[in-house]
Amino acid sequence: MKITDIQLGMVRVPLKTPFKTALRTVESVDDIIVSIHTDTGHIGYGEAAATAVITGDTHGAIVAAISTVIAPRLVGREIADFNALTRLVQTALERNTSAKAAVEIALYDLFAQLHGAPLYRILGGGDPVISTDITISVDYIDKMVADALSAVDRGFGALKIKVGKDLGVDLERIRAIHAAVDGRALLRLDANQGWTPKQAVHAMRQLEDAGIEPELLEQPVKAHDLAGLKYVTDRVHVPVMADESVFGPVELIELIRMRAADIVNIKLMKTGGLSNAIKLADIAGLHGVDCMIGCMIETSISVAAAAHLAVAKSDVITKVDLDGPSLCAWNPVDGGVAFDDAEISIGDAPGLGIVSIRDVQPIAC
Ligand SMILES: C[C@H](N)C(=O)N[C@@H](CCC(=O)O)C(=O)O
Ligand SMILES: [Mg+2]
Repeated sequence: MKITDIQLGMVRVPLKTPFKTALRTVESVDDIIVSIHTDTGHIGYGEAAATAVITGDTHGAIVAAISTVIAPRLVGREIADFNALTRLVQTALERNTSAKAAVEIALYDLFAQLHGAPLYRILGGGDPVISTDITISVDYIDKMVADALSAVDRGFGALKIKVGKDLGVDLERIRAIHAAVDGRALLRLDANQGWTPKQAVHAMRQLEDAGIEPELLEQPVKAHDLAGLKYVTDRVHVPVMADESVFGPVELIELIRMRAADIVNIKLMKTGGLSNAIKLADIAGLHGVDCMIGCMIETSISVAAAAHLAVAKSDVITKVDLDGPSLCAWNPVDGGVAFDDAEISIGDAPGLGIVSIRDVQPIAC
């Protein structure tokens, strides 16, 4: 199975409701789709999200990185020579993690197709059904409470509540949702870097005093402030999770050395794809650090790859935040992983199981 061509396109899917965090508001998924074509007729699919405020990646940069730097290294090569291919992707250029992720996802799709098995089995196997949380965007309190109640009614057992704006209002948001769901869901808090270390400690103590025990607090402080993250971790009972602070193995090793957080959020758009994500899970597992698998605003193409990884690494990846497809108004994929609200289930089709993707606008390279 030899790579003959790499094509790019753009998929646009509106979200059911605007996605709002301390960093940004977004109303649709606008992602770059990669399709890798082979001489056997097999096609591997990948997706890159341009989350400039987190990864620094833009649509233009993703297209340029893939078409001018990564693709020329891959065309003509054998999928069977897999480790060499992922090395070529990772060493092609610095950073550009979303572009690397999209290409690696498509390569893993093809490698699993070559072996006639779903990707999670190639990665080691596992129980192909997992549960995800869902994001409650930061908004007016009444809207957040209504969104939280609707999510619980749809069967979500964990809510990822976005905060990180005005601290006083954030506390009111959490108290109101806690009271409304009345123990029917775990509460995960994600401040997306919006608080100072002292504000984060103050907030968690206020919640403790009110008898509210969130399952975790994600990225309370600035991405590069590992000392600040450690300050919070050392002072609160709630487990602290690093998200924007950890992209790849180098940051994770430093985080573990400093004991700056209790949990780490692995996302393919930060790691540059599956090969580094596997390394992160293995390093974390070795040190007894649990992981969440997360996503950006992505459809069921790249989130499918994350789900396959979560299944294969379920000993270390104990928390799942793969709600991207549930946030979308419709699913552009035929075949693939089934995202049914909280339940994610993977079938027996080889690779990612994607048959086709609808409404992809070709990008001329
Ligand atoms: C979508 C997912 N639940 C999530 O919250 N992901 C990110 C933010 C992604 C984005 O801004 O596109 C996170 O901070 O965990
Ligand atoms: Mg986060």
